[in-house]
Amino acid sequence: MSRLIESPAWQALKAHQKVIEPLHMRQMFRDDPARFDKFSVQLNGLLFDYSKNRINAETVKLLLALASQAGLPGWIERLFSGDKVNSTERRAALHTALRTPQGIPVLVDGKDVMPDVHRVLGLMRSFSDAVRNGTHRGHTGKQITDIVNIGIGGSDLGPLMACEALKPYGSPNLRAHFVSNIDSTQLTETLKKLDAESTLFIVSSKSFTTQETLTNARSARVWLVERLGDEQAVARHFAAISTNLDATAKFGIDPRNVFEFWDWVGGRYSLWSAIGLPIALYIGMDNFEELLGGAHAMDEHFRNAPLEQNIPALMGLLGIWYGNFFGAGSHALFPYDQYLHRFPAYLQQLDMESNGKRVDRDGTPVDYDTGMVIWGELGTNGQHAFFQLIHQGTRMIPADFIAPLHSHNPLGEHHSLLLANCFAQTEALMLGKTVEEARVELEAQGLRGEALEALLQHKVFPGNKPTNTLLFDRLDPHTLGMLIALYEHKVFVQSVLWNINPFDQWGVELGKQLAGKILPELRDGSLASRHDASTRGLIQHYHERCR
Ligand SMILES: O=P(O)(O)OC[C@H]1O[C@H](O)[C@H](O)[C@@H](O)[C@@H]1O
Repeated sequence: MSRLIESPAWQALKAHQKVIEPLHMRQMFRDDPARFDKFSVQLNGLLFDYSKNRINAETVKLLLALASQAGLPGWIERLFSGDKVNSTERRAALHTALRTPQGIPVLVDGKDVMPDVHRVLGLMRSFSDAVRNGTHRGHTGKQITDIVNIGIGGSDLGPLMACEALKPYGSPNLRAHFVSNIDSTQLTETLKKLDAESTLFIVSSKSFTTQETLTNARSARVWLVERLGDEQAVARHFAAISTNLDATAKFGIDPRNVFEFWDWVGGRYSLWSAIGLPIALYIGMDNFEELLGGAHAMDEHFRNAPLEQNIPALMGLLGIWYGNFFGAGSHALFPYDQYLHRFPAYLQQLDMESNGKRVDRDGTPVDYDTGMVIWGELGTNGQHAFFQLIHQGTRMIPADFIAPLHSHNPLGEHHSLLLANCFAQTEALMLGKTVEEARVELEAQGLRGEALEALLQHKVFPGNKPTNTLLFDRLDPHTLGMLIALYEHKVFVQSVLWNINPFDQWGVELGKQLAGKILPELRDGSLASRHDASTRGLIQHYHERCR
C-alpha cells in the first residue's frame, strides 16, 4: 500500500465515508437550516455553493487534514514562486506570472521574468490595436476582417473558448476562426468563407513542431499566395506565437509578427500568454487585460485565503472525496450560459491532460485513482439528453452548475427560465423523489392498484446526488478570468493531493510516434510486419480501397 493510502488522514476519511454513505442530503438540509451559509463562499461577486454535497463539518475537517498532510500550502507557494514544480521537464509552471501586475518580481532561475511578460503584452497591444484600427492592413491595403488561429490543444482550446465566451465584447468588424484538426475539412470549410486580402492567419504552437499545426499553416500559406499571387503577401497575413523562435523564422514568418512565450508556460495554461493574441485581437487589449485581472484576483484568493474558505482547494478536495472514497469515475460541468459552450471542452484538456497520470512524482505506480473523466454540455440542453442517467442511473456523477445572474441578451422570461432550470436540477438531484411521494403523485393522476404498482419504482428518484453551483453577475472578461483560474488551481490542488506532476503530458507521445511510422506505409503501399493483426488489417484495407 502507498504511503498516501496508509496515511492517517486517508484512513480517517475512509472510515468517515462509511458514516456519510447512508446519510441523505435531504435529511442533512432538514437537520441544519444554516447548511447553505456554512458551505458556501463568496468572492468578488462569485458565489460558490457547495452545500449540496455529501458532506458535513467533519468531512470538511478531514479533507483539510488530508490537504495539510500533503503540504498543500507549501506547494501553492512553490507554484507561485517559480519553483520547478514540473519535475519531469525540470520547469516552473508560472501561468500565474502571466497575469501578475507590473512591479511584482517573479524569479525563474534567479531571473525576474516580469519585464519580458509585460514587454510581450505591450507588443500584443500594439499589434492588436493596429489590426483593429486598420493601421496593419493586408498586402493589397484592405482592412483585416477575419483572423484564423491555426493551433491545436492548448494553442486552440483556450483562445477558442474565450473568444466564444466573450462574444459580446468582440469587435463587430472582426471574425475569429479556429482551425485545429489535421482533417482538411476544417481548413477547407473555414477558407471557403474568407477573402485572402482581408484575412490574417495566426500560427500558434508552443513547440512549433506540431504536425497538425504546421500542415494546416503550410496549406493556408499556399491558399494565400495562390490568391494574392505574391510570396511577399505572407509578411502581412501571417503572425506566429511560439517559444521556438528559430522555427518561426524558418517557417518564414516576419519576425515583427512573432510573439514569444516561454517554456515555463504549459500549453494548456497558455491562454494568458501571447497564445491569447486572437482573444486580444477580437475583444481588444483592454478587455484582455481585464481577463488577466480576473485570473489574478483568483490567484490572490488561492494563495492567501485559508483553505477552509479557499474555493479552488474546496473544489479539488470535493473531487477527491467522490473520486477516491465513493468511486465516482467522472465529473460533469453544466454551464447555463450559451457563450460558455466550449468551456467543458477546454476544461477537459486542462484537467484530463494534467491529472491523467498513473505514477506519482517519484515514478511509483499509484494504487489510488487519479484524474476523473471530465465532460459536460450546456444547460438546459443536457437536461433533455443525458440527465436521465445522472438522476436515475446507477453511477454517481458529481457535477458543477455554472450560471450568470444576468444575460447579455435579455429577452422576455428566457433568463429566469434558464436559472429556474439550473436551480431546479441541483434541487432535484439532491432531493430525489421517494416512493411515498411517487405514490401520492400517481394517485393524484388517478392510478390505483396494479397499474400504480407497475409504475411506482420507475418514478422513484434516489436523489443524494452531489453538485456545486457557481453563480456570478454576468459573463464579462474579469469573471471569465476568475473562472478559468479557479479550475486551473482546482486541478493543481488535486495533483498535490495525489502526489502527481500535473504539468507534463507524456501520454500523448506514443500515438504520435506510431502515426509517424504508419504515414510512410500509407504513402508507399508498404506494410511493416511488426504491426499487430488489427493494425495490419486496417492498413491493408486502406491499401485495397484507396490506392
Ligand atoms: O502548442 P503546441 O506545441 O503546438 O502543442 C499543442 C498541443 O499538442 C500536444 O500534443 C499536447 O498534448 C498539448 O498539451 C499541446 O497543447
